[in-house]
Amino acid sequence: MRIDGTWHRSVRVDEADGWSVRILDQTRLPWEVTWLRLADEDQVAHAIRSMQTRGAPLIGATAAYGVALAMRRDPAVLETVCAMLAETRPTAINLRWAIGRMLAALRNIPPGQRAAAAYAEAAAIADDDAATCEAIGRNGLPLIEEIAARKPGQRVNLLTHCNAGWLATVDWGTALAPIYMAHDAGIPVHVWVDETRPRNQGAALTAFELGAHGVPHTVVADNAGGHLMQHGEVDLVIVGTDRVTRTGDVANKIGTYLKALAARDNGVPFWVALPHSTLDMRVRDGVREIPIEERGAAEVTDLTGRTADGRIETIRVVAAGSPAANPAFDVTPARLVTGLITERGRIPATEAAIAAMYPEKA
Ligand SMILES: CSC[C@H]1O[C@H](OP(=O)(O)O)[C@H](O)[C@@H]1O
Repeated sequence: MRIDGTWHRSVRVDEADGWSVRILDQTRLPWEVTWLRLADEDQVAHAIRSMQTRGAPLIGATAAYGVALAMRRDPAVLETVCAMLAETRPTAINLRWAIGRMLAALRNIPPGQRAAAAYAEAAAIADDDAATCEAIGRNGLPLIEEIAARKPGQRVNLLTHCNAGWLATVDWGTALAPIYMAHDAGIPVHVWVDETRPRNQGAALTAFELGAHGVPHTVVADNAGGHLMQHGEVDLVIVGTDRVTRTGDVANKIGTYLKALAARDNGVPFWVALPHSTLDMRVRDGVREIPIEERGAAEVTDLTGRTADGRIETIRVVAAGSPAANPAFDVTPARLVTGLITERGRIPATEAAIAAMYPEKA
């Protein structure tokens, strides 16, 4: 996506040396655009754990390049490095999907050929994600066009939660891809951006992305979405996801389930955008089976921001001595999901529709 008019991917091989990996440090956004240079698999693992790089498809692609960095150093460590990277975050299935693809591509070839093959497979994963997300944009666009046709001359109001844009993928994004395409096609869109406590991916990342692309948006507190829906201010909710089960249950950033409940109560369509790499056909009951990442209490008790004189500071916003819990995801049952926007088309969130759309996975 564009930053200051220049098109960027969110992970790439450093063109200067041809082997290290460049990522945006998303913990410094929106205040600083800082590109990090990762030189080994441990730096990749840290970047994923610390959320310097985050977003289900993007952590998969970045982990794939982590395997390539390891193969360049020592092709004998394939199984070990894949196991280590797979454990960096538990909920997004894309991480295991990408590592599984790397293992399949590398385990049966001679160690001396693994580095080149690893970089090729990681690049193929990144290219696949970019193309997949662009297709998701094309398949989600008609949802926005249909609303625009019903309200000529008025803006289409969407709501999204967390960041499922370009910064969560290699390019385009999932939930934001149809919005970018609608904006670029001249459809008047406006996005209510959930701040998305505690990591503020909405306020910091989605707002940054939409602003950089010139898409009108308004940041709101997480708890404002239901009120906006009650007052007819939301025509459509589109969110991303970290894992969708074979029955259509959706794991996504904490708070998504509450938005789905408010959408259902107010008759607002609630769509989930996902690439094929986010499907987990091994799981039927998302609430019971999907592992929910528990992150540190400090993400809830502390807040990082920029002071009036430009310093980036972290302060405590919770009473001293009070403990905090930090489940990072929740699961929205398929019954609350209007439909799934995939690279192959739009489908209802049902087992039959998913199996028909992805027969090779069924
Ligand atoms: C394109 S799906 C992105 C998905 O990943 C995010 O999680 P995190 O920021 O913790 O990596 C969030 O759940 C988004 O919806």
